[in-house]
Amino acid sequence: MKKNKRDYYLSNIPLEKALSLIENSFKDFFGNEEVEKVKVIDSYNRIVAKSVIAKISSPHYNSSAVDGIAVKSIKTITANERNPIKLLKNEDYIIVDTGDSITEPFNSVIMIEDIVEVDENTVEIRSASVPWQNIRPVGEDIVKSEMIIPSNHKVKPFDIGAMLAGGVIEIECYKVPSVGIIPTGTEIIEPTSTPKTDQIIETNSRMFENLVREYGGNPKRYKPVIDDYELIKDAILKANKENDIVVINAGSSAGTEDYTSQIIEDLGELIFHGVAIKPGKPAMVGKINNKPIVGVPGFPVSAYVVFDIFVKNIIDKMLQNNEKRSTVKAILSKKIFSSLKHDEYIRIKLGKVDNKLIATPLKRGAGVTMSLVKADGMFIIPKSKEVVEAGEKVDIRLFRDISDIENTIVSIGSHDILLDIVSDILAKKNSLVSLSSAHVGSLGGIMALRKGESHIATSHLLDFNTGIYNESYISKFLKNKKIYLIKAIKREQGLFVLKGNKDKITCVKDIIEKKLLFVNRQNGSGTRVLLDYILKKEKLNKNDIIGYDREMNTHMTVATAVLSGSAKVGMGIKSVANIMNLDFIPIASEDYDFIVSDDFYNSNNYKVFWNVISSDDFKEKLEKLGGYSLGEFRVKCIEVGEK
Ligand SMILES: Nc1nc2c(c(=O)[nH]1)N[C@H]1C(S)=C(S)[C@@H](COP(=O)(O)OP(=O)(O)OC[C@H]3O[C@@H](n4cnc5c(N)ncnc54)[C@H](O)[C@@H]3O)O[C@H]1N2
Ligand code: MOO
Repeated sequence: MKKNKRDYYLSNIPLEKALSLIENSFKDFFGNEEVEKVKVIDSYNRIVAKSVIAKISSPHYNSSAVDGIAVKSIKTITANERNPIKLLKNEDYIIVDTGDSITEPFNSVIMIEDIVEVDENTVEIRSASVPWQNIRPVGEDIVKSEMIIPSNHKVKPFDIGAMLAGGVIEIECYKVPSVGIIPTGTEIIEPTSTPKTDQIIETNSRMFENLVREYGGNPKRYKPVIDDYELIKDAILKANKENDIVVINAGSSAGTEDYTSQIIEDLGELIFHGVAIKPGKPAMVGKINNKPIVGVPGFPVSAYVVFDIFVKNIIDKMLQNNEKRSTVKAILSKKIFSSLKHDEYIRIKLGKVDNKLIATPLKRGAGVTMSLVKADGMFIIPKSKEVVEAGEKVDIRLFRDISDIENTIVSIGSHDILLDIVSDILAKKNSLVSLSSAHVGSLGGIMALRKGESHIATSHLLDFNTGIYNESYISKFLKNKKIYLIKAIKREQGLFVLKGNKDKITCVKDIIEKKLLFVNRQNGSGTRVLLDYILKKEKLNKNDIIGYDREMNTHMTVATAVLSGSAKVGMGIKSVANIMNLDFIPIASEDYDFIVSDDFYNSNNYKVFWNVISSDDFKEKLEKLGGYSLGEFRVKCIEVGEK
């Protein structure tokens, strides 16, 4: 077995250079696309290699466009209201239905509604019928020898109808490129609900299969191969023989078991390894038996980015597909730093607030698949830019329809699973309106509302002095704004511990006294404010809590830290403890409020939102979760002047 010499020397070539290397290295390959005959009825989404010419006209005979009578126009010329004309059946007219042929001596058709039946064989008309009235002439739709669709066109459903009407049964299309997909990695297992430590569920190849279909190719997935030089080499050779393109997943970087680049060099030519993009830096492309092989990094987001650039590029070239993806301009909601070393692909959520399209960046990790699931689109910070300022316009490539985005209610603030319930009820009602929620803590939510980036801020910020929730924060941070505060939901806050509460915790003081490892929430979150309030009230010192400085961003991540044993205790809401099967020690009941901008309050989408939160369905679902009490809804208008 061949031992891998570690590949520390990845290049960092610009993306344009990588694409031009592909273009130049595969000149013969791209120049010789195979063409095959395809039945028109099976041609949906295929790319036609040669323009399609009509063999017959449509309609191919002169036909009536209406139900009525075919007449000789000349006989009707003098008819008007004061001078009705009688016509005799079979002599002056015949009865026709829509689509019937019209032949000499008849040359005009009158609609059935416009004639008066005198008797079985006579009708009366009160207006003239001009020649060719209500007749579809031969070729009205398609003229024989006319081009129905041009070369390199992707066949749409109505194209199929037109080609068939034009007498075309078979067309020439580019052969569908077949793409062999090989997942690799000793840690990789087929999907299961119970992976062991050090086992990774194989997900990338399933994403690739469907991306290939989307690009117009034909995927062929191979079983995962463990990290073994000979086994991977054999798998590559087999896939190379059976397909036009091979994609090999993982093993692209500098690990002891990253063999891909070495194998490509040994079997053919490595065109490049290492591109200045993030995520996706260790991307590689090679040539084996004059066919392309693409090495795609293992992390799912890197995998998507690399696949969507290089595999799509190769398939597009093979299919002569020049379709451009639509982009839209949006305003970036927060400053982002990037590096001059690479182009960075930023996943974003979009929302239309005050008639402006606002883009909020999602998590940037190469392993965060959810950043793709949640994304409405993506934009690129070019290599030449180190920072993109808040407020700058960026070009977003859309993942969703813009009309969906325009009907999205943007909620930014404190996290609660009740937001998922609102979202689900909206979706189940088949409403055009949807809810997108970003979890940045209560204060972050108020700040987003202040900057006009959201419609709703969800917040539970306690005022130490008054004991009143949210209002003093609104006065302080939402100056010169008119907002609406919607109060109704009370939540139980408390401590999360493993089932059984082995350490017998009853209050916050116990965390200090029993020296238990704690996990905190981030600054600006309502839960953090509540904890600090309790510490102050009970004259406890935050520095005595081990883990006070370790911060998580949501109740869920706090619960996960306790469940996984990385902390003994954390603070959060009861509903999350219930869902995560943790014990819960109640500490306080708090107000979880919606703060709503004036514009949104007066919109139709607000009415839809209100109908959901005040519905029995919502109430029942909250009761089922536990830890909530829903009182009377109170809406308070607050207008904060300059202080
Ligand atoms: N010393 C260095 N380490 C790393 C570098 C580097 O330049 N020097 N690059 C990092 C970057 S950037 C990336 S991206 C990754 C690329 O990793 P590999 O392509 O070598 O892939 P693995 O290490 O085998 O796996 C990474 C990660 O992805 C998971 N994975 C793999 N296959 C699948 C699959 N089919 N479905 C789902 N998930 C998969 C795998 O289990 C790992 O967690 O390397 C960095 N390291
Ligand atoms: O290139 Mo890696 O994909 O940045 O994480």
